[in-house]
Amino acid sequence: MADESPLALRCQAVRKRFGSQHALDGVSLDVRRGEFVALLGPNGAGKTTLFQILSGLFVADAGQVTVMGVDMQRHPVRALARLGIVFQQPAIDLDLSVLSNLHFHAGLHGLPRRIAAPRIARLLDDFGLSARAGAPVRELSGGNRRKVELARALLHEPAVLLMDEPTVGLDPASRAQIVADARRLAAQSQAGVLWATHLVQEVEHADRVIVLHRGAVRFDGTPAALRGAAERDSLEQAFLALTTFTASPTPATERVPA
Ligand SMILES: Nc1ncnc2c1ncn2[C@@H]1O[C@H](COP(=O)(O)OP(=O)(O)OP(=O)(O)O)[C@@H](O)[C@H]1O
Repeated sequence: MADESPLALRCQAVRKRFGSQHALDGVSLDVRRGEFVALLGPNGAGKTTLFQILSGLFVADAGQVTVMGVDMQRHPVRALARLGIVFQQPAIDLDLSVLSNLHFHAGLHGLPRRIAAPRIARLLDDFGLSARAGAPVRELSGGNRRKVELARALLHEPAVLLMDEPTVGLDPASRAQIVADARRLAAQSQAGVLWATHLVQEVEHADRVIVLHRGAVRFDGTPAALRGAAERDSLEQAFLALTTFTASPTPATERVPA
């Protein structure tokens, strides 16, 4: 991944607390266009809170989020227009057909039908779902439902794709398929992807891994650099080494160039 690709998403010194609990304690990260970045953190690390701030659902107590240089807090409509989001909880109408769900979403983004229809046809083809276009989403497998959500998130050709643990509840083969599809389609459209997960096997082929633990970035670099930094042979061991200690509440972030 070229370091010169335009910056798609920038998150600087973002803080968020719930009462006395620091959910995010000064998180900074960048995602470039065409880059597939895994945000890896154990339960409670702050991934969902960060995604809620990145997608404009929560306002941070401090810090700044920009999408293609547009400030999320000052210009939310413009910033959100460049974002595609797949939430952790499925958010799709089960009784509508695949096609109707996608056309409904295109309408929300103000896409005229003459532009939306060929894009939808192409995305359904890309995901191998053309034959199911008329089927109610309820009849689809969990993996295919997630593909519809991913297609929906890509419809308005976002610069950034946020995916919050999108493989929760899927079997290993469907999980691997969704990771591969998201990677391929994001590369095709040059969207920067931020993929939150707590599953180490999903980050193996990421361009970069950001390890979040207790609301702070503990590591930002390639999967190989993560193994090296933690002096462990496997990513799983490296992740555990970075996230199971209980020392200082704000250890220094390890930044390793890609
Ligand atoms: N609305 C809330 N009120 C109070 N505390 C919250 C709230 N949302 C999150 N937290 C706390 O903030 C911390 C970060 O939670 P968050 O859900 O962002 O983590 P996560 O990495 O997404 O975890 P998981 O993988 O379990 O979804 C946790 O300690 C959580 O209990």
